[in-house]
This record gives sequence, C-alpha cells and structure tokens, in this order.
Amino acid sequence: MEKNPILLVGGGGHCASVIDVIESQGAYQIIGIVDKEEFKGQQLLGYNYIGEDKDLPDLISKFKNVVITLGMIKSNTLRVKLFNLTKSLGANFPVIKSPSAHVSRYSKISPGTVVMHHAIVNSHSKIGENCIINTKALIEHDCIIGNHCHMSTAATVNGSCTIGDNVMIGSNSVLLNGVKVISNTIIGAGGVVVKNVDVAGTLVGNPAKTL
Ligand SMILES: CC(=O)SCCNC(=O)CCNC(=O)[C@H](O)C(C)(C)COP(=O)(O)OP(=O)(O)OC[C@H]1O[C@@H](n2cnc3c(N)ncnc32)[C@H](O)[C@@H]1OP(=O)(O)O
Repeated sequence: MEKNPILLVGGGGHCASVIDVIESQGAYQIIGIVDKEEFKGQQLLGYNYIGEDKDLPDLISKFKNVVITLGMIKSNTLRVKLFNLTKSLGANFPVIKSPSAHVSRYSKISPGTVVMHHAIVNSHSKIGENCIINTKALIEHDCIIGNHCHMSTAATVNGSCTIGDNVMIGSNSVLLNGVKVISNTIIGAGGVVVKNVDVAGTLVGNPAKTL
C-alpha cells in the first residue's frame, strides 16, 4: 500500500514519540521535520530536519498532510500558533492513532489529534483538534475535550467530564466523573480533580487546589 506523505512540525522528544506512533500506524511516509534553523542538516530517528517556519508555505504546497509534533508541558501557545499557521496555508491534519490505542467507534477524534500508544478513548467521547492523548491516557465514556489539549501520560479522565480548550491534564492525574475543567487550565502531575474548575489556572494535589 502506498503511504501518504506527512510533514512533522516541531522536533524534540514528543516528535520522537509521535514518529514511533506514525511508523506503527503504517499509513504515512514521514517527509521530514520542520523546526528552528539551528536543527537544519540534523536528523531525528533517521528523519531529516528539512526546514524552518519560513519554509512552510513551500513545503505545504507540496505535502498537504501535517502533524504538529511540538510537545506541551505548560504553555501551548506555540502549538496553537503552528496549527493555525499551517491551517491557513492549506494543511490537512490527519488523526494519528497508535494501533495499540483503543478508540471506540462510538467516539469522535478531530483533525490533528494524536492518540499515542495504549491510550483509550471510550464510547460517546469527543476530542477536539490538535490534541495529544498521550501514552496510556484514559478518556472514559461521554467526555468532551476541547481543542489544543494535552492529556498526559496515564491521565485518567472519568466518564462525562467536560474539558475546555488549551487544557493540560498532567501525568497520572484523575478527574472524577462528571467534572468540568475550564479552558486554559493546567492540572499538575498526580492531581485529583474532585469538583469543577471554574477559574483558569494551575491546580495541584489531592484534592487539586490552585497553586
Ligand atoms: C511524555 C511526557 O513526558 S508527558 C509530560 C507530562 N508531564 C507532566 O505531567 C508534568 C506536569 N507539570 C507539573 O506537574 C508542574 O509541576 C506544574 C505545571 C504543576 C507546576 O510547574 P511550576 O509552575 O514550574 O511549579 P514549580 O515546579 O515551581 O513548583 C511550585 C510548587 O508547587 C509544587 N508542585 C509542583 N508540581 C506539583 C504537583 N504536580 N503536585 C503537587 N505539588 C506540585 C512544588 O513542590 C512547589 O512547591 P513549593 O513552592 O512548596 O516548593
């Protein structure tokens, strides 16, 4: 089967993990990585850094498929900027999904979202654009997750949770079923969210409280 070409925008650790997922998925041929000029001429896992942001118009005119492979720990400003820039240039954003992830056929994953190894998205859940559902994250039934969110490694989002845009749920965090988390919020690693988060900010601990 002929593979579709795809460009990776953003090098680094998360990009290396996404490469592994794309190779496992087997549907796309990675053309190369776009990042800062200083990386030009280097390689990541055998793939060349082929250009920087200013090269995107030319690259996207040739290769439509793009995945934003920049990670998100605190700020996702650059991830959002790169998504919007590449979208304005006519990019197409496939859903990247590890074959070891379970994504219910009764769920919906929006363009540009990456579902990493061993993640689970259960029935009637909806995930927005340009999200990272990281390794072993669990999104249970009837959840709604906005755009540009990161559900970190082994985060547990229980049934019927609602999460806004630009939200980072830290590694091993737990959201009790039915809680709502407002946009632009960070839940620190290991946080337990026991009630709605109505004010944007950074919350940590069990029960999670504003830092
Ligand atoms: C594949 C991958 O790698 S995916 C990456 C997944 N990464 C994560 O999940 C990490 C998520 N990030 C965190 O948990 C961060 O610690 C944040 C965003 C919550 C806070 O980061 P910062 O703002 O830099 O906070 P900082 O490190 O300065 O700590 C401030 C205080 O909060 C405490 N704190 C920080 N994080 C946590 C946490 N997760 N739980 C409890 N307390 C915490 C610190 O001990 C410190 O306390 P002190 O003031 O009493 O000394």
